[in-house]
Amino acid sequence: MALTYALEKQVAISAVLRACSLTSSVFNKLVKNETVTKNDKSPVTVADYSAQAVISAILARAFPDDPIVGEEDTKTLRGDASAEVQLLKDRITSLANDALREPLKLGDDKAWRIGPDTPVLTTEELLDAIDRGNHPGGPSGRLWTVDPIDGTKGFLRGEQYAVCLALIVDSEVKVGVIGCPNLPVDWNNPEDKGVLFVAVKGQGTEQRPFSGSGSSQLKLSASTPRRLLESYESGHSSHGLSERVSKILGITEAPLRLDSQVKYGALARGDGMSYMRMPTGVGYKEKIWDHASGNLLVTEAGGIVTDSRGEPLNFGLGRTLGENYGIIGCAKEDHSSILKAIAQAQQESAKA
Ligand SMILES: Nc1ncnc2c1ncn2[C@@H]1O[C@H](COP(=O)(O)OS(=O)(=O)O)[C@@H](OP(=O)(O)O)[C@H]1O
Ligand SMILES: [Mg+2]
Ligand SMILES: [Mg+2]
Ligand SMILES: [Mg+2]
Repeated sequence: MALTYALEKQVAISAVLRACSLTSSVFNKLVKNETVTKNDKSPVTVADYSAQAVISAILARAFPDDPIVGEEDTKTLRGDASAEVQLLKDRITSLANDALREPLKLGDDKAWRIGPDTPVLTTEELLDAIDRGNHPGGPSGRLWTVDPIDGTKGFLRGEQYAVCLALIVDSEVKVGVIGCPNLPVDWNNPEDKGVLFVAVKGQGTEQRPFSGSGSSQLKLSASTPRRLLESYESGHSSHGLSERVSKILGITEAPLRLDSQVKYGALARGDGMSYMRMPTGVGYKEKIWDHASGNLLVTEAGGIVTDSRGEPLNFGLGRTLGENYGIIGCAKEDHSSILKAIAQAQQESAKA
């Protein structure tokens, strides 16, 4: 009998919603010295750290034996005794405890003892929770992958970002949840923001507005707006190559540029025809937490996600997707024409 992953789905939804509530509340109060630059020069904020602590603490209560592959770790925080970093740690402690103890409107998390009666966690316990995300990943068994804020640059700009959590079992994504606090439910009504996307293997993909209790099943179709969905940051995906691809495919509409895995949700609900991510240089390996949830959202909505050569994404190689080169998501009917257009665009740009 196929597993339904009902408890995993419920826990993941509750963890993502608590983390979203935290990140939204932080945004308005974020001050400059609450952002740290990591060794790879990318930013991380108190919100990223606290959200990963919250998700990890919830997973530890519900599934204590499951490993976690998370984006953040506490090297920078533990290795610096300055007063500034102490303030950061204090803020992470109060934010995470507030989020864990907050009465939650959606989801029922009494079963894993999270809510107003949760004992207050110490700074050390929360830093340890963040570091439970240090697992190396791999091909067999259960593991969760978490990106507490995907699109940190979008978060800092007040634009799109996503809280992403996925369960992977034997290299296959089984549950994917993405919370998008700044995404309008409908682009025509930009004030109604906040969307949760949920997918379970074999059970489809749903969209739930933060503002209501309704949910809608998503079905990807080839007749969506003929525009590409791509990274906002030109350093993360080649805007030049996707422009060539658009020309080859006869797409006249400008691409919709959105930070984070919001793009996968947008594709699943028909805001564009293809998620397109083409490398901007050599050497960068895509991370599993940047694609696991989104991959399932799109495939369970009836679409397909592969690399730019048509190979499936491999979530069993560790913390990265290994040799996968570029990422394409779209309706199945569009897949081969998009891959051909990419190959042609690559040839053209090699000659140029
Ligand atoms: N060089 C390079 N190439 C490709 N991808 C990279 C690169 N550098 C970073 N990243 C990852 O991009 C994640 C942000 O997602 P997107 O690129 O889809 O969104 S956007 O760039 O913010 O528009 C971002 O996720 P977060 O760090 O969680 O924000 C990174 O993991
Ligand atoms: Mg990051
Ligand atoms: Mg990310
Ligand atoms: Mg992140």
